[in-house]
Amino acid sequence: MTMEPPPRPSSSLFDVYLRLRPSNSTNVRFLNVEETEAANPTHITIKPPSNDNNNRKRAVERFAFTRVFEENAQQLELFKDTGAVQLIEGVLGGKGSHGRDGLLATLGVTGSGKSHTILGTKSQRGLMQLTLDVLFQSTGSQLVQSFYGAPAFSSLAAADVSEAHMFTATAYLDSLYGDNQSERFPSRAQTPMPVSHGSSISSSAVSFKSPSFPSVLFSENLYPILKSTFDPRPSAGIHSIRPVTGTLSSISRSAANAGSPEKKDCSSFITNPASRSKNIPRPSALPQNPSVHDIDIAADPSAEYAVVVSMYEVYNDRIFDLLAGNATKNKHPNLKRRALLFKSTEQSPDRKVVAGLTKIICGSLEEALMVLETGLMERKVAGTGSNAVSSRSHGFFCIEVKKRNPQRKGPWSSSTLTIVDLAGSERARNAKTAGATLAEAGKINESLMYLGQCMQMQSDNQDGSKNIVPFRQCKLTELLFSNSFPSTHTRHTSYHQPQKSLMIVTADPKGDFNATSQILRYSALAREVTVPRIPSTTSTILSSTAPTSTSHKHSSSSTTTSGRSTPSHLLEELEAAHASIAHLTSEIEIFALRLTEESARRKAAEASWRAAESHMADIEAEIRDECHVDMEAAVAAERRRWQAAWDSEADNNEVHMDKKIDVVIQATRAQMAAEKEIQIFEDPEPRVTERVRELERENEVLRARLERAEREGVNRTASPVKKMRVLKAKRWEDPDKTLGMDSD
Ligand SMILES: Nc1ncnc2c1ncn2[C@@H]1O[C@H](COP(=O)(O)OP(=O)(O)OP(=O)(O)O)[C@@H](O)[C@H]1O
Repeated sequence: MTMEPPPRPSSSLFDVYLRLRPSNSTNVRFLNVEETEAANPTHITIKPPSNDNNNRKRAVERFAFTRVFEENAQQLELFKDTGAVQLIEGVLGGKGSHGRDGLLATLGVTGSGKSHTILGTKSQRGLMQLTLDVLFQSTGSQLVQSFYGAPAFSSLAAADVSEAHMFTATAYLDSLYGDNQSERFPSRAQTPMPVSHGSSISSSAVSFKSPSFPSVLFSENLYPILKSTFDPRPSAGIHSIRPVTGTLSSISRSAANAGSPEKKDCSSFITNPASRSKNIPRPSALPQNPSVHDIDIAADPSAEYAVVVSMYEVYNDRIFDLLAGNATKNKHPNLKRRALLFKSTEQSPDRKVVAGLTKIICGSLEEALMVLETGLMERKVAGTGSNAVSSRSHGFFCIEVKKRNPQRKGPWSSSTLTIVDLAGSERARNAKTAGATLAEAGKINESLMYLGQCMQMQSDNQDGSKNIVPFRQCKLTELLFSNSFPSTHTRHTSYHQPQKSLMIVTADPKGDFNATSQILRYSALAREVTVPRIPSTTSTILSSTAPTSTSHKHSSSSTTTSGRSTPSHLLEELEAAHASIAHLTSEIEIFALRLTEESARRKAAEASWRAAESHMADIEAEIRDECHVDMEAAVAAERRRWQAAWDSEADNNEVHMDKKIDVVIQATRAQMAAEKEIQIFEDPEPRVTERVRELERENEVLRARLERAEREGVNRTASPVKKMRVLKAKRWEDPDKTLGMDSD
């Protein structure tokens, strides 16, 4: 054999394994494992199916992997022989040394067995469960406790640099399932926690205290569930937390799966859809095989460990927490999932972290498995035409191993084992996708294409090239590669280079040739191409048009399948042309998907525009009606006001008029009275007349007297004429006086 699996340079980020699945398909097998004298196969060849006209002229391709696992390979074999055990060992860290981050990922076409490998089946555990088992088995008695208010809780929460919402598994599981599953776990002393830990936690955490419910920090999302599940009866205690069965169970994928006849069991254990409407399965109901009792990893005997589990998914290029308790969706249908950021935080300026995740401190394998099941139920899965039980998101399962000296109780060091179940790539024309699912497929294929580019570039760099790996193109590659290429200003004291990652590529030897060959091309450690004889005109065209800049990892060969010798430069150009065509085809597919997606979006936008317009018209009519009603009310009110003013004016006028009339009456009366008085004053006229008569009579008397006196005077010699003049003068000078005198 001319091509050997390359030695593993320390700069390479991945060991790449290929796992073949037993195929159900009736298609012709296009992938064959090369026989080898070595213990394990490392090479495969793929040959385009002869019935595929498009591939009639395609070369036979040969790929090298770290190791190829054939169809009969069992989960445990994979676990032991892929280096997963060494990866766990590295995460735990040796005596007195820090652990180092590790990554284990599965990559493959949809339906090729990625989830099967990571999560297992009803009867066989997957790499995830085996990893957890080994981890808990190895740390055993050195693990911190995880009951309500465990003593290490506050220091662990304080040591977290990712603004996480941290819970102990007992508090978390009881709050979600409320069926006292915590009773199943060692009921260690139920010491209530001191309440002072709040300061060290994210400000969005809420401290929930009750005499019967030990103080625990709850995230904003979980708080409502916890609150609703907590029975406030004084005697209730933690065992009276009401069951919220079905809340979590209905999380789920049900919405995303609508319309799909058969849904994916993203959890290997939840195979009966009906069981999803109940609580997650008890750990005892989960598969126990294969056993890992013979795997012995030496943990640091001088350390105390804590295992913290978190889970998230990358869906449509956004990160969503899988443990945030969105199970409450049914109760709160408007509760939208909030995307999280992958960023550097205040406490973690050197490296990026997914900020704001829910993290669960697990004290036992059972707890960890239940937490895992909870997250898996949340994972968004939708059926597609290609695989009715397909993962439509990239699932990230993170196991943080915290370590510290138990005597000194110093700071916790942390290393994370991340297990990634990547969503399956698929050919757009194969996937009978539509609408949102089509958009998902576009995003998945796009992110996988970027992943392929990054892997290829990284692999090329091992040959001495200095390509910059373009990992910032999408969230998936950012998450996978950011911390593998620490920035130059990273402080070495706080940064530990991650371990070499494990990539398990899964493939169906009778599956989709094009999709599989594309994945193999960018994931294999080495590749070579042998081309069939092609007509000279075509070769001329190809040699004149093939780009020469495309870089590929392969060793050159001048052997064709027909056995003829072909000039090696032509072979290289042909190979470059093939690679370029494959690359362009995948890009065209992505663009076609994007176009369809954009067209669907445009249609949706137009529909929503029309809906908005008609809604606006409705609103306008409503507003008009309201305005009309308001206006009428205002006019009526104004009319009433005006009428009231008018009435009051009229009243005032009346009053005024009455007053005037009164005045007139009074004046008239007064006048009349005055006139009366004048009359009274004039009344005496008869009396005056009478008086005058009296006076005349008196006058007559007096005159008579006078005459008498005169007569008497004459008799006594006095002039009578003179006396008459004196009397007359008196009478006309002062008649009143005269009268008064007289009246007196
Ligand atoms: N090695 C295997 N042995 C037996 N059955 C397998 C194997 N690999 C996969 N299968 C079966 O094939 C089906 C599809 O596998 P799986 O769901 O793991 O695919 P996948 O790659 O995760 O797909 P997707 O990306 O769409 O989620 C499942 O029923 C699974 O049990």
